[in-house]
Amino acid sequence: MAAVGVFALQGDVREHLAVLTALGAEAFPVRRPAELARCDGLVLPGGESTTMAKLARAFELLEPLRERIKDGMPTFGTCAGMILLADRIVGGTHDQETLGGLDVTVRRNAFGRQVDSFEDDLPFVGLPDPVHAVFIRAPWVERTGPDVEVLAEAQGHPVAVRQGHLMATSFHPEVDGDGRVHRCFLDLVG
Ligand SMILES: NC(=O)CC[C@H](N)C(=O)O
Repeated sequence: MAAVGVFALQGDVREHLAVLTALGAEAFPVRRPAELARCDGLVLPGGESTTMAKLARAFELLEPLRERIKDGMPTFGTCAGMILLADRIVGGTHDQETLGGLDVTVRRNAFGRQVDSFEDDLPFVGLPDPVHAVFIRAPWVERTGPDVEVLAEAQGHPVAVRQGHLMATSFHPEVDGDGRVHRCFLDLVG
């Protein structure tokens, strides 16, 4: 059984734990380096990305997370988690720290105020039927490096991507009860 941690210093941790557990993973919250060390894979949930980065630093998780991601630990970032995985951020504060690893530029709060939150059914590479995607003050991917595969788009912008062992979505696949996107991630964990 794959041991899959959910970064749990901030964000919608419980929803991810529930989906992962329903899919048969051993899912647990990660707040300390010892818990991170047990992970075969990790989910970075939605929340507030600047707060998450600051807490990760305060709890001495920032460098260990960077190391594990660089060493190839399968990692799935949703919404704020996508921002944390991005190598470059626009639309944030200029000194915002990320974990990095994913060769993309991500724009924070990209869909603008009027449509801070919306839902859409999106075709998703590798899945036969569209995914119901819930966007909450969501980022989009503005630029992708050569090794990044776009898995889904909304309003003409990439909102789900994969690069080797890393996967990220702008939307929240943990809130609509459909486990297929998490299943794609668990396939990366193996
Ligand atoms: N639902 C979310 O995770 C929102 C992300 C948030 N807007 C940020 O920039 O961190």
